[in-house]
Amino acid sequence: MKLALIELYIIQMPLKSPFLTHLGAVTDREGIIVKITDKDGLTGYGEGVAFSTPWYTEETVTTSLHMLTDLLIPLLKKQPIKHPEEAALLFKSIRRNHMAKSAIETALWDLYSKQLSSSLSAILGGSRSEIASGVVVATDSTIHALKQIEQYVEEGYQRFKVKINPEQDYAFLKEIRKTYPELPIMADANSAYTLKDLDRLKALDEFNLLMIEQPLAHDDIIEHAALQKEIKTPICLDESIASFDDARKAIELGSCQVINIKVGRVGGLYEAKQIHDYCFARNIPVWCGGMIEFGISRAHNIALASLPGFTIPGDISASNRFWEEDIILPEVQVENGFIKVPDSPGIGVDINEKRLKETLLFKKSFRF
Ligand SMILES: O=C(O)CCC(=O)C1=CC=C[C@@H](O)[C@@H]1C(=O)O
Ligand SMILES: [Mg+2]
Repeated sequence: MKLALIELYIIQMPLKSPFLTHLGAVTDREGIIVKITDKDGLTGYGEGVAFSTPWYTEETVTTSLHMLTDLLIPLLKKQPIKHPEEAALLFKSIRRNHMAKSAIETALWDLYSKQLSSSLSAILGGSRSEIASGVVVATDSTIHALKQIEQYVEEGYQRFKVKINPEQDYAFLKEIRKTYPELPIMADANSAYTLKDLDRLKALDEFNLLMIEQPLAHDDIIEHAALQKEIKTPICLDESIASFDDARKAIELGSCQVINIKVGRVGGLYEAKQIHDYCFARNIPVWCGGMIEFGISRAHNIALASLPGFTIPGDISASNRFWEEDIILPEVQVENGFIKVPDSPGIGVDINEKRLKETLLFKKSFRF
């Protein structure tokens, strides 16, 4: 792919309002933007979606920076590649660190698509010109949740995900269902329960949820399979699926009926597409998860979600769900509940240089 330069930018931006789960609050988002320039001056962008601390998965911004600087970029320098898939396979010689790998692998996909003057969606095999948009409500009170849902319904979102935990589940969902008996709602527990909570979880069946996401431990597929036999609500796995093999095993075991594919969590677009293809062949619905991310990652998610197996609206919301001003131009917009899939080369958005500068904490460059 004739790489000439890789630049890493660490940026930080406040959220418009805190994102609250039982695991803590996110008020500011740090992230890594990867820019790769080839010998002809074409550029590709990727985003590292690890958080500042390891509350969601084990990676952080600091561990990602270390992996990129000391291992992944040196590996790419040593081994020239012709296709982003080669980078994904090359990176398998390093264990896990999926978000760091994805940051650079996604930038290569953007660059590769631009080298071919094709949209990333088309390169991946996307078949949609627009994707249905869903949104996450992450707050600690029923009143705030109802207010947010009201606003998001007005804005046209098509699927609503609420965060639950043993302190905020049955009564919380009952109130929401009282106001919105038919709304497409799902619940995400981020591992707040154990099998001891079986009765609590069974009770949630009455709310006709689209699914319950990651009720049990972040690294479990065995107990989720046991739970799925006991509850009617389909289980969707998020944290437990870190690779194609994890997805395959979870499906074989009956641990879930739906998979949330997050590009960063599984190590990049190559692995994400493998999971999609496997599920699509078996009629298992997938949707694209979010990571409270900036526009670069959102744009990659939009391209991925244009694949035919993404039949459920994911956590791809508008830039203004979280940000006063995003780092891309044009920003991601939701119109009548849909987001347009760009047909211009690569991810189809430009970097907002002014915003990148305003939010920049640190920059590092690597010449090839
Ligand atoms: O990006 C979004 O729109 C929200 C994403 C979201 O819900 C999550 C992001 C990161 C960690 C989690 O709490 C949560 C999830 O588990 O899916
Ligand atoms: Mg989740």
